[in-house]
Amino acid sequence: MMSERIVVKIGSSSLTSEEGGLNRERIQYFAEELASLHKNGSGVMLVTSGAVAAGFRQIGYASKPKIVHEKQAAAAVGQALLMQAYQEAFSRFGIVAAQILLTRADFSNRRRIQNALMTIEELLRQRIIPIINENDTVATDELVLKFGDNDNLSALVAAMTKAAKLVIITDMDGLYTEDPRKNPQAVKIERVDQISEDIMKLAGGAGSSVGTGGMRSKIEAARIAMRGGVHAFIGKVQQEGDLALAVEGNGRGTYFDTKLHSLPMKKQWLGFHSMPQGRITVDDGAVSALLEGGKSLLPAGVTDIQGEFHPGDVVEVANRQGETLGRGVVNYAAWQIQAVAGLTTEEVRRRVDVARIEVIHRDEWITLK
Ligand SMILES: Nc1ncnc2c1ncn2[C@@H]1O[C@H](COP(=O)(O)OP(=O)(O)O)[C@@H](O)[C@H]1O
Ligand SMILES: N[C@@H](CCC(=O)OP(=O)(O)O)C(=O)O
Repeated sequence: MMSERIVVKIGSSSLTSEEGGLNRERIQYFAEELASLHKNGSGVMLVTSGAVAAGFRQIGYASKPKIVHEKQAAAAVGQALLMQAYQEAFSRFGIVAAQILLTRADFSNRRRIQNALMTIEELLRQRIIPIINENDTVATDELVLKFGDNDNLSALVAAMTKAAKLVIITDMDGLYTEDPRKNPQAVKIERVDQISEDIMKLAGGAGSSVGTGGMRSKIEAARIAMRGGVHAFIGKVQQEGDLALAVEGNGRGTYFDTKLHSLPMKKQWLGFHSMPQGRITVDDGAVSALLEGGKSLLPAGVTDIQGEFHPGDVVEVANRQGETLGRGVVNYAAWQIQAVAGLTTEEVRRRVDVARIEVIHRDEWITLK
């Protein structure tokens, strides 16, 4: 009997000290917390950081390295130590754990990610806990290709596996109005049901020298999770029973609730993994057609375009204020839209020869706002 799926992400700050090296007591504690979720029937997946932090001291670096190949060397040493520690800890509860290393590039390749998903599905069927981290040794440090932090990775795993919940464990008991390390007067936010730009602005970078993403990447992760129909929690899990409390809704942290349902893989690819080749700005009528009416985007609603794109490419769509509304597969080349923007459908037909009259068909669209 398997009930809901839960993805738990543990940050470096919860597993290691500032001086580096793994905190085995913490790993034993987390394994125990995860084991009890697992015993209660949940399909548990763990996304864990800590490879770099675990490995740098073994190599002899004085502090967490900043140079790419040093970080990668530390991760190569640390990942093995991390897995060894988890496997040992889980074996005390009779649980088998598996290692899965992923990169952003894997997510943008449909076959590779489908394979990863099928592997995870089989592991869950066998009641094995998949332990997932970024494959740091091969991930390039270019912004678009590397996750860098594991927050986004954990949200993508949760959306992909259609998990019910994503629990992001960190050293802070939730999202505050400011980084509490910088302003002790900051106030905790208990619940968020929409991630507005104002919420994004609250979040700062990493607080400790071992952490990477800080609160910002955690909120981005919560946003992806929510869009994928996954409820998210960001907070502290420290004492016996805390993880169960976090999952039940009584944890020490901030809850991000969603009304949305899980997304089919095709829409996830469009929304989370595709590389937009351009940007289309639309008028208010088109905004409500796309966001409220569930309609396609017609040339009449287009006011501006940016980028060189071709039919079949993915583009972002924005309102006049510059806010991104979503993404879609475009049926026109950039120059064709340029020629017909703002025109009625009849006029468009007279001027250009396109396979479909919609700039973006509603089946090829995902709202990201
Ligand atoms: N608005 C905020 N609310 C809470 N924490 C914040 C905020 N802005 C920045 N932070 C910082 O984010 C840190 C957690 O991120 P990070 O160090 O990357 O941890 P992890 O290793 O767990 O991913 C906290 O220690 C805190 O200092
Ligand atoms: N993949 C890297 C994760 C880097 C990192 O520090 O992430 P996080 O602690 O989640 O902000 C590692 O295992 O060291």
